[in-house]
Amino acid sequence: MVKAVVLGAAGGIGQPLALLLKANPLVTELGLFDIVNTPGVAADLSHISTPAKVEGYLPPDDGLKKALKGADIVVIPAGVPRKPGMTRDDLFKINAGIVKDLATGIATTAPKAFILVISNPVNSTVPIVAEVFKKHGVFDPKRLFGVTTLDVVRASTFVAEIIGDLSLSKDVVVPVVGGHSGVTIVPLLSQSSHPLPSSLSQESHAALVNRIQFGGDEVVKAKNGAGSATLSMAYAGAEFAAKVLRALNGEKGIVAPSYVSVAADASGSAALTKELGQELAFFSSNVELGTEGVAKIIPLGKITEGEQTLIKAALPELAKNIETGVNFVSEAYKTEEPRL
Ligand SMILES: NC(=O)C1=CN([C@@H]2O[C@H](COP(=O)(O)OP(=O)(O)OC[C@H]3O[C@@H](n4cnc5c(N)ncnc54)[C@H](O)[C@@H]3O)[C@@H](O)[C@H]2O)C=CC1
Ligand SMILES: O=C([O-])CC(=O)C(=O)O
Repeated sequence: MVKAVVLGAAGGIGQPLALLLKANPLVTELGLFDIVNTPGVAADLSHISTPAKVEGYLPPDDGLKKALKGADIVVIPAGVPRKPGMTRDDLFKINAGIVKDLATGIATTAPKAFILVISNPVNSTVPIVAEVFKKHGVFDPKRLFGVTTLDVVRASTFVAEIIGDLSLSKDVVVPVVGGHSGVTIVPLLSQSSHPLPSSLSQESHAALVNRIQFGGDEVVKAKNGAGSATLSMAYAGAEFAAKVLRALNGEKGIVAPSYVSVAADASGSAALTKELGQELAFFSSNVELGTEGVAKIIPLGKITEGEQTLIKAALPELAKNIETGVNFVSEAYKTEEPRL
């Protein structure tokens, strides 16, 4: 029996993500929470002939707690998306508070659940969840994940496009490390399961890296004020959630990149720190998943000089983003006691 919960379930990502989770046979219960429209979304999904029992909740009458009760996995796509001209960091002002409140609900109601954070800026919202959990004395770094899968999905698609065979895109695996915004997104193209054509010029290689780093902007621009990636994000979020669910179900050797606390695996983090030349509290790297969450943080492995340069550019930005998240929670708790 597995209960999955989506917080922000009526949104552009939340609805298709809830649909894909409803279609996942490993999910037996699906809790949907949002500040609007969840009863309708839940009624609609509940007619689909798959095992999950679906319930929708709104804030009145402890809706958040009811949605979270008994949760094994909680996915968070709640919050505002970008409009053209905005960076992901511009979302912090609104989304930090939303994520903090939802994290408080999880810490008090389902502290053992795996938490998958989609809300931007991921580089900062994941540290926010960690800090809230620490304040409540329930933080387990193995169970907290920033969802960076869309960067991986984009890298697979764009590499397959360059190879000239989109049918390969499902099989192309490119580790994407660092974080989830602009220069912090570092694709390790040299480790692609399908090598790039040797005829690819340096300019085209650089353009590919840039497209993976700024793929989100492409969608924001095309949507022209109507938001950011929702459908590809729902696909990516469901892919990552499916891997977490398979690992929870006992399947071994499942690996996926994710933005995690380095405290999740001491030896993996020591290796990472050595590779990066700097200690960071959170970093996205390939992670092996197990029944308890992060089983192992896998070191970066052999990378090129160009990739080293990209990582160097990512580190200061990441460090700043992490600090912003941590500071937000400590400031908030100066004026409020954790609700235990
Ligand atoms: N990690 C990633 O790769 C990606 C992250 N995102 C981020 O995901 C977030 C959501 O994006 P969209 O679904 O497009 O936005 P949206 O505006 O369509 O949906 C957000 C939903 O969150 C709900 N919400 C707001 N406050 C809430 C609260 N306190 N509790 C529960 N629900 C609440 C809203 O009512 C709305 O239904 C944004 O922050 C966006 O930047 C988007 C794409 C990719
Ligand atoms: O670009 C955005 O704001 C949404 C996002 O994170 C992405 O599409 O990667």
